[in-house]
Amino acid sequence: MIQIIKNANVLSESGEITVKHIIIENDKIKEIVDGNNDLSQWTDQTDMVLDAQNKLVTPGFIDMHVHLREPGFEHKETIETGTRSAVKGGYTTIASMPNTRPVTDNPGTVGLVKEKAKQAGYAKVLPYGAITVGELGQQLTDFKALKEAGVIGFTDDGVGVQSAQMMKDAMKKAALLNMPVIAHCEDNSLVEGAFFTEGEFTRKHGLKGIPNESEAIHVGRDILLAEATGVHYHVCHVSTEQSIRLIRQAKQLGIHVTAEVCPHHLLLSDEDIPGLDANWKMNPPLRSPRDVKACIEALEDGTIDIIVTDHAPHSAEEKARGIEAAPFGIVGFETAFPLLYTKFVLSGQWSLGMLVKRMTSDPAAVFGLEAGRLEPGAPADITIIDLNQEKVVDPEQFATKGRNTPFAGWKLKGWPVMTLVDGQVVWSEAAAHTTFTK
Ligand SMILES: NC(=O)N[C@@H](CC(=O)O)C(=O)O
Ligand SMILES: [Zn+2]
Ligand SMILES: [Zn+2]
Repeated sequence: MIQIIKNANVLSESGEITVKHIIIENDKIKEIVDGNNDLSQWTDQTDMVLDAQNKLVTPGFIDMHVHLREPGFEHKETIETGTRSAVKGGYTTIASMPNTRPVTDNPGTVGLVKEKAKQAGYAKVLPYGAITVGELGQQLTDFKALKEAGVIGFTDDGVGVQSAQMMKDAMKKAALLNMPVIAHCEDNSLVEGAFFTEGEFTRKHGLKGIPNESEAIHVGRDILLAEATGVHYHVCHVSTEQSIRLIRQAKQLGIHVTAEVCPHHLLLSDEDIPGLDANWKMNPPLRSPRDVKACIEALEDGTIDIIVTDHAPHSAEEKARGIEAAPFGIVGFETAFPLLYTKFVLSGQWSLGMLVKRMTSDPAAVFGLEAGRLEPGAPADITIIDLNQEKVVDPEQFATKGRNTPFAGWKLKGWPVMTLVDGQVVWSEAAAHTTFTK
């Protein structure tokens, strides 16, 4: 089956926009030809021609840090609703965290996640396996069995591995299997009883604060352990200037460390928190404007490699339990690109090319994935974006079950309008914006 996306605005390697026709055969990109080329050689064998005139066409976005909640927390999200939310946000490959119930610490649960994702038929799901059984920090999981079941790395996301010895053993084992260790960096002894960053906001409300060192201490410890073991060490949701300083130095020393940052840590600080509203409660917390600046600079200079959402849906009822009892986390798929495009690209601070790279080819390179590029032979995982479309963030319109976002009411440009996975249209906005012709 041949499909064509014609008149696509495609970013070149150097970040310029050029007009191309993308020829898709079955699930792969067959050819990308210049926009002034005649398509008649293709049109008689074509099943679908999609006119993407004036739309940006990118490789499908890749999100290496997401929570799909199934099995165990289906009231927050299911694999079906989570992956549908992902493709609506332009994501075609997502890596799911193991803090499900049961925890994804065994081959059976890995198999279930993969099977459900396949049945849903939206985004491709790459599961992570837990480092410790039940994410309890007591006993390592069977890394070899988890690898054979299809996990792409090991992490106890949701909680930091408190014991340095446990982390070192995990890294040794992962290195032998040539697998990465992905770390939620948090020293519990520095955090207990706090849920916002230590600073103006916590002082004003008379609350205990989460200090920056609670994150950076783990980053520093783990960099030393990564150096000692030779493992690929990836730092989750970096949020502090101290962590960034350590990562920058480690990279200069040639230690195999990579890092990710979330849109909210690039766009919001503790000064923006309107009050004791649980839609502003996430882990790591929103930090100071100084930390936000450090995160932005680190993403720009490559100290932080990639953008992830840490999509963390919770039910409205859970988030309404009061600031102390409400769980940490906010949803992310459906707002990530428009937020970053509007705030960083339209403002002139970033090139469009850099933003797209940090959401596509860079995550693919960090994790060695066959994805993230528009080129012949690549899977036809494609996102079509209307950069001019302007909409207000309305959580009631989300495909995710989660409504927990601090970005409700933000007016943004740059909304994905169609997403293809393996050559199939898995999500499309109202036909008004895109035309199918035969
Ligand atoms: N980020 C969050 O605030 N919450 C995540 C856990 C995590 O990513 O550490 C969750 O699972 O809800
Ligand atoms: Zn985490
Ligand atoms: Zn997470």
